[in-house]
Amino acid sequence: MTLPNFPFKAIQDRWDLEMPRHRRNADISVYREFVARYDPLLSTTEVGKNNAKAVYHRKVGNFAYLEKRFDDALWSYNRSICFAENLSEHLGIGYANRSAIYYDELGEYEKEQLSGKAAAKLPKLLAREANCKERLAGGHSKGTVPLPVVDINVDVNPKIPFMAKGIHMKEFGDMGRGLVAERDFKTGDVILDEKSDLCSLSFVRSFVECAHCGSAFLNSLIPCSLCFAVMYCGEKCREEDLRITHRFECSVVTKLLNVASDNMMMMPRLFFYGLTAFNDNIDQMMKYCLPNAAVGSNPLELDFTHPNPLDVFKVLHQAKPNRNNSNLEHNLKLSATAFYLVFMKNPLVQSIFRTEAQRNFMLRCLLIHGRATSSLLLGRENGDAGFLAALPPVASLINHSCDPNVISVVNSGRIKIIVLRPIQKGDQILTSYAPAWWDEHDGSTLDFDCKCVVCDRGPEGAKWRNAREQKRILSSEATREWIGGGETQDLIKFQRLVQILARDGHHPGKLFGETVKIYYDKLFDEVCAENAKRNRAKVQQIGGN
Ligand SMILES: C[S@@+](CC[C@H](N)C(=O)[O-])C[C@H]1O[C@@H](n2cnc3c(N)ncnc32)[C@H](O)[C@@H]1O
Repeated sequence: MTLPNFPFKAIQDRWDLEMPRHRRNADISVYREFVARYDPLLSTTEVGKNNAKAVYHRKVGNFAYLEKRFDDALWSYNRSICFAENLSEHLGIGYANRSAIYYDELGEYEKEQLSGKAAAKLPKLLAREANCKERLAGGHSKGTVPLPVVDINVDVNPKIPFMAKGIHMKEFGDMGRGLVAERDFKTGDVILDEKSDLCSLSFVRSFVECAHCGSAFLNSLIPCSLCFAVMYCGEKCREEDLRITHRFECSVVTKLLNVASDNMMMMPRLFFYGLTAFNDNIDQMMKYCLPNAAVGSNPLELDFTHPNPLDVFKVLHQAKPNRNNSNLEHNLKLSATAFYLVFMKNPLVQSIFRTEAQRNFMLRCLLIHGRATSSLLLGRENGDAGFLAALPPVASLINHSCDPNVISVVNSGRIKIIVLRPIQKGDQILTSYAPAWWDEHDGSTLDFDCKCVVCDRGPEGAKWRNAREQKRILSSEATREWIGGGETQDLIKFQRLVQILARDGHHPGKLFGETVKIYYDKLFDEVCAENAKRNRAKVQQIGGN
């Protein structure tokens, strides 16, 4: 289902064929000259709304529907809705087919209402909408009230209302900036619940989540009215995204899909987020950005009770990634150049970046933002399911450890941080970006050299491994019996178990690892369920009145 990134891949291959290895150290202007020679590869003709394509995707959806593959059917109906020309009957039919799945098959009455409202009020849909209201009134909703069990449950910082009081930022040598606890926290404490201003989706996920806020809407989305590639959870997100970043993307979206490899789209998204925050005043943006790039910043100094996009942009722009990965740097230079050349085909971008100095600035700033976003973004690749990346200024300060003391759940554009094992005053708050030690992980999936205690080859690491060997090992049967076979639905029970195990010295032993694995999965499901209810409530607000 992914759109292949052939042109970008072809440019990467040509670089490898034509350029000697040491040219990877060249300035980005050399990259610009090189990639510009292959400009025809970047100049794919834009694909617009097209009813024939809408019909094709609807048929694919109908086929999946008959086979009861409802998620696949919804995905294809959404592609059909995106391709359908404005005000055409195909738009209405796409919504009608989608709403049938919600009403007849999934019992998602709030979501049917939004589809019904967005459709061209076909008589069939009017009747279905009335039935939905009746079903909702009769108590058939799947739920719109988030579960309180994973809500923030400690005192909050008055200036950062989504973060616990008693957390500060500190420099941690090789790891760079990180968060440190200034008080004790216990297992199950929810210490951060941050919504990201900036999200970026892979093409596959564009028909599942809102391109602006990242909400997972189980496909209850409305399309961009101009292009075929993005959808939104409602009019507000559609307008905001167009105002902030999508106005730069919309007319070159086909070309962008051809060059946006992995989660690189966050690079231009941050750049244009900044340009909008500077009211498109390129001279002011240049004056600020050039001397302040990667000088270091502390997002905890911002007042998030009145968040200001310009301040948010500045702390992200100033972030100082501390990585030394030459392969990544090479790909960032190629990506920044390809993005630059594609965006320069957009008349709006041309009208803002008129002089050579301004265009040069854009190219270099894209690279700066590529370095920052590739280090800071949360929510990594998820195989065939694509990915949603978020850039929350506070949560992205949390460093990695293969022996984490918190769990991060990134879902629906929100990041929750929940304490996994007791944290004491002075401890660094550490999450795991990759599978942790209990998954027999060797750190190889990380794109930096991990400096955590598990990966440490010196005395600290040896002490940690020794402690692990010393723990009492229980047979799997005994473990399963102890934790109730892993079938219990009680999240609180797992929190208590994990806390007791850590307190009684079972961490980092096998029993602790096995319990934590189940706790982690359970917690993840609970947070997703909570977000689904929140999203359903939002749909009800938009579509049900
Ligand atoms: C999400 S950011 C965390 C904040 C970052 N330390 C900063 O100063 O902006 C992730 C980056 O932090 C660094 N980092 C995080 N955990 C690390 C670890 N265990 N060992 C080495 N570097 C780490 C890496 O450079 C990584 O790309």
